[in-house]
Amino acid sequence: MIYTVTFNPSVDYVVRLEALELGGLNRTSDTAKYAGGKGINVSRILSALDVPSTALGFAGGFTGDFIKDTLENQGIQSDFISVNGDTRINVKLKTGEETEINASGPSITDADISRLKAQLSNMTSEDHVVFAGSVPSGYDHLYETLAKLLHDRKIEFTIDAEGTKLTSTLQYAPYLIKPNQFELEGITGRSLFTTSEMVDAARSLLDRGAKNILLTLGKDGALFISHDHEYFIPSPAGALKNSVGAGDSTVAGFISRKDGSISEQLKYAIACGSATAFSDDLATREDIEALLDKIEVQSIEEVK
Ligand SMILES: Nc1ncnc2c1ncn2[C@@H]1O[C@H](COP(=O)(O)OP(=O)(O)OP(=O)(O)O)[C@@H](O)[C@H]1O
Ligand SMILES: O=P(O)(O)OC[C@@]1(O)O[C@H](CO)[C@@H](O)[C@@H]1O
Repeated sequence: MIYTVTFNPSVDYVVRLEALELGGLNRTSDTAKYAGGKGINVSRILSALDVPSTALGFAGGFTGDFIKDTLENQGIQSDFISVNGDTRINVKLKTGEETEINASGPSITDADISRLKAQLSNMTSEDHVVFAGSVPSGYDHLYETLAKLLHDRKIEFTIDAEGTKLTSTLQYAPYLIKPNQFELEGITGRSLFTTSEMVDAARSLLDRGAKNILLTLGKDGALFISHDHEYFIPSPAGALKNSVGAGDSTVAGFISRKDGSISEQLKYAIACGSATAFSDDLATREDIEALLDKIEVQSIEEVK
């Protein structure tokens, strides 16, 4: 079973309006609410591809209930730990450009974490865990602690997180990490201008323990680096409608074909990411399948 862990889920409140007038009364042209948070988005794309997963994490209050009910209605299994505060509401303003306001989310306690650890301890080496997103304040070390727990039990994990939350887990050999260029520059402490510089920076994370690195580059596609393969996968052309969840969709696509060839994994990764970028919400199966044939996995030598 694939488990996704979202420490800090969100109700994503998408607000569309012609233009935002700061300091004035603005009226929307359209609004929508989605069960969000990075791990939950991964579960939603997996479900679109008929790959079962169970969504784990912390949820509380009326917003937490919304997330649980929405996932249940979409046929996605979940087993959230109930916390005291309300799960956050993240505002996604669409005014021609995208502006995001992400809340910090409710506090969690050591008891909540013990319950999550108990869930992870029941998993086996047949399982795969996807950790994604921000961590409630005061628990920055959580990814490292849980990565160690999984590594000790020989359970593979993927992690999509920023800065030291990500780098502290490299020693436990994550199956997949998916930084974007900005995040990779933050980790390596230098600006990356050329493909060679990006490849070298990604290789340094392989040396630190990561098994597979998918460096996503938005409309430009992605670079894939592992000990055995190095590829560039351009994004298909299309009109950007929504970048919220594009990265999560990329992770889901890669994991969804975990038993397939690397080329198939990469095609699904980019098809899922780009299909979400071209949709109002996360991509559907039809959106994803329509892009698969347009994606070409290229040798990095061709683009250096
Ligand atoms: N404008 C675009 N056109 C085509 N594909 C896109 C576009 N933007 C994103 N994508 C697809 O989504 C993937 C992930 O995008 P990106 O590199 O922006 O990830 P990210 O920074 O993690 O995104 P986010 O945090 O917004 O989810 C890209 O590799 C690409 O396949
Ligand atoms: O605040 P975090 O946890 O970093 O990101 C949360 C979030 O922006 O990520 C998802 C898109 O990737 C959204 O569904 C959600 O609102």
